[in-house]
Amino acid sequence: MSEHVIESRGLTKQYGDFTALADLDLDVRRGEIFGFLGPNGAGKSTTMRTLLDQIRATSGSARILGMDIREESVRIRRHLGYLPGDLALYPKLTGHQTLQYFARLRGGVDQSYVDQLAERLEADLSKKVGEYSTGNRQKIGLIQAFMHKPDLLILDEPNAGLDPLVQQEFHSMMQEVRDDGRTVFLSSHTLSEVERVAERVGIIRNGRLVVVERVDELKRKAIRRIDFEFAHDVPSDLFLGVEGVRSSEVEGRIAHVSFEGSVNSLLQAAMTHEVVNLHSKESDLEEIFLAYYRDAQPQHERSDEEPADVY
Ligand SMILES: Nc1ncnc2c1ncn2[C@@H]1O[C@H](COP(=O)(O)OP(=O)(O)OP(=O)(O)O)[C@@H](O)[C@H]1O
Repeated sequence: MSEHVIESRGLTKQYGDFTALADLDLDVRRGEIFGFLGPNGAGKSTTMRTLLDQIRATSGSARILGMDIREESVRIRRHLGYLPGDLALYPKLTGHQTLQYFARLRGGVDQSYVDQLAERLEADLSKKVGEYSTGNRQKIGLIQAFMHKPDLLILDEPNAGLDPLVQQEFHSMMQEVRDDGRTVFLSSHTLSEVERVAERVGIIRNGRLVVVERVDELKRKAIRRIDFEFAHDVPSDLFLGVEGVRSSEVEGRIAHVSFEGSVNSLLQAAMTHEVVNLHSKESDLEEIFLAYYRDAQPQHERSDEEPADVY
């Protein structure tokens, strides 16, 4: 069986002259949690719906669990849990009835697992769905996606409307899926929602995948900041040309330095003077992520030393 659960090549969706998804080459591996990130309108839902053959790709191809998305979409669906971004439910059914309906569609599911999911997400199943809050609707959507223990979960903005405690529980649910050797492909427009659970993320912008990277690698490459306090005034060009330093501001005894990569060269430069104190600021992943939104070029125009992870 292929190591890849989702494999797309040149997948493209056009609406008239508008390209919502351009030439997507994406591989999602079996047993990983993959975060698909991008700002509103970037093409995340279009990608998911195209993969599910709810909308037809204009060109390109894709396989899910080794099956062609067009030829074998019905068979694929049996192995799939999907939370759409705009989940449509019957307003007059209660949460219970709604889940029973989904269970029947799937030819029966383990009811004790459904009860357990509902309890963990603190879902109120007694009221009519039409009276639900956004969060409670989302919980029903999540339970129906997880209930049959599918091989692949495709979740479009699953965190929407969930409070932080419920989000935590939902993250554990995804981790359990992964530990089970199953796969999660989830979208989000904020990195903070997925960085704790996803091993890898892909960032999409204007319909183009601009980077696929391990989350820890993104963190390693992140620009960090160190503030130094020296015993005496130091030269303003102290950090100029030092490996990894992106920028530095020196004023008398105080220096603020932004750098990426290893801290070694930076410390060696600093230690040529007496350091009284230093303060290191954690990498702000959200900042890198926003920089990708703003500046990212399609990956083939970027240079990267680890092509294996990059498309
Ligand atoms: N039926 C359609 N006809 C024309 N354009 C469409 C259609 N559906 C989507 N689009 C456009 O395609 C682009 C991608 O939309 P998509 O819904 O995939 O974005 P998204 O990344 O999921 O964003 P969001 O987070 O806002 O849901 C948007 O510019 C959207 O306006």
